[in-house]
Amino acid sequence: MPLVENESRHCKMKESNTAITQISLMKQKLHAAKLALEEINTDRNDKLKTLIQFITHLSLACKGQNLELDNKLAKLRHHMHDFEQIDEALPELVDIERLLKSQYNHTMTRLEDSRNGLNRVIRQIQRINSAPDKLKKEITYFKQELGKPFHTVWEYIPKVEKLIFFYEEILKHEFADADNYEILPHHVQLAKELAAKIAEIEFRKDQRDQILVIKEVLLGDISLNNLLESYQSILSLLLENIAREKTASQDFLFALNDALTIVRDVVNNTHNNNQRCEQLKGQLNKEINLRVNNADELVVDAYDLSQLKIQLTVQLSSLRDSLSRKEALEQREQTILRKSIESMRKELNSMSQEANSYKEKLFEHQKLNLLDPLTQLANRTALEDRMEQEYRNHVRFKTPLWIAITDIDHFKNINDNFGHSTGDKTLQVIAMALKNSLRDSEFVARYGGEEFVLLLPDVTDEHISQLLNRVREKIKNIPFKFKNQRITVTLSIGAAQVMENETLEEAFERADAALYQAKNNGRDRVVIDI
Ligand SMILES: Nc1nc2c(ncn2[C@@H]2O[C@H](COP(=O)(O)OP(=O)(O)OP(=O)(O)O)[C@@H](O)[C@H]2O)c(=O)[nH]1
Repeated sequence: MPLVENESRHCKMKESNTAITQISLMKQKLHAAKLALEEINTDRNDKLKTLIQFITHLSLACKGQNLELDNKLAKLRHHMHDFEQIDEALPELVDIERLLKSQYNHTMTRLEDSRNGLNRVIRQIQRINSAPDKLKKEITYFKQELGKPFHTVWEYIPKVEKLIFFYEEILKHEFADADNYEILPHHVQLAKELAAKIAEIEFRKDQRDQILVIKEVLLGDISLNNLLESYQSILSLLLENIAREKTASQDFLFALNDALTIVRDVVNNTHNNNQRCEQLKGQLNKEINLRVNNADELVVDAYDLSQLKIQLTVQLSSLRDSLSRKEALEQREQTILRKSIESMRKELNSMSQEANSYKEKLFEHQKLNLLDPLTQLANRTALEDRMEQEYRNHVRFKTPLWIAITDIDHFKNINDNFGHSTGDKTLQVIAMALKNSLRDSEFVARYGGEEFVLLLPDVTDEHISQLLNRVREKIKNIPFKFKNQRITVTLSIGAAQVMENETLEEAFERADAALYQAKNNGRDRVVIDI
């Protein structure tokens, strides 16, 4: 074989070997690339799966908030299953992003609204005064926290839970204290008024201790239950008294009725007896007349004296008989009459005793109705009667008439510092002193609380100031001692004289205005409206 040919063959072989090596290298590279591609695909599929899972969870978490967002997320989930369609999902992703943004804004607005709502509720809860103090503090703290805005729904939910807790606590407290309602200032006022009212009512001796207890309860730390119970007890006592009064008057009327029935029966019997007696007496009278006539005739027609004697004896004996029967009848009649009168007298006596005791009772009642039970001075009703009477005298006899109204100064301080019962005793002492400082023709009444009214007839203009200042000084000089403390109690007095053609009410108003002036000018003084 020629050398050139051989060389060429050798060359070709070398080329072919190189080519084979290159092909094999390429094959290896291709295989490696294929493996790498497969790895990338697996990795991508894994990530896509995770992404789809994420989107699935995200769409579930957002579900129900916004329908459009729900649909879009569902569509996206569907598209994501197919890698080839992922590009198609891009516009949807943009859309979803827009929706998510607007949903965020919407959520924030809603959260703000809800926060305002919670604030409104908490303000209402704060108005519940009966909540325990500890809870009230917690509520105040919670309200401060509500001042900060929410960033997520998760901040909102615990707040709602807390609010529900507050409600639960308040309800628990309310129900636990169902029997112990809160006492308000007007309840305390009502209790005081009730205590003052029962002081004006006269109760029976056996009821007084109970009334004292009720009064103390009413003037102490009252609860609503105590107040209601006191009302109920007072009402029962009053009803009991009314029922008693009713029974007493009924008993009296029944007794009166019985007595009248007996008297009527006696009168009827006496009348019937009288009629019968009258008849009998009439018969006897006739008989007697007949006997006398017979005797007359016998005397006229008599021839034989001895015969006449016999016959006259007979006539006289029957005449005597008739007369004694008549006498017996009259005696019987008189006995019956005496008996009737006696039994009638007894009945009338017992009836008059009954009436007297009833009259006394009535009088007592009348007296009680006109007396102030605490001070034993005349009360307002008695004052009105007396005012009318004095006014009539004043108009008729043209005598001067003064009305003075006096009020104890700062009396509330005595009650507040030394207790209500000390206040009561002070009123009693002052009432007595007022009464003792007046003449019999003058009159003082307790007008109400710590106010007294004086009616002063026949006092001249020159003397009125002297008289009233004497009364004022007298009270001022009473050596009151409370809790070992010397206390001076003073009076303010306003007075007015009833003028010509003036009504009592007008004069009263002027006296009241004068009292007001005395108070305003510093108290412990007399002001006379001239
Ligand atoms: N203890 C007692 N206090 C009474 C009675 N009636 C009224 N009071 C009290 O009298 C007080 C009257 O008080 P105020 O009207 O404020 O007058 P004040 O304290 O006297 O003061 P001035 O009249 O302005 O000087 C009140 O505290 C009443 O509760 C009563 O029968 N007994």
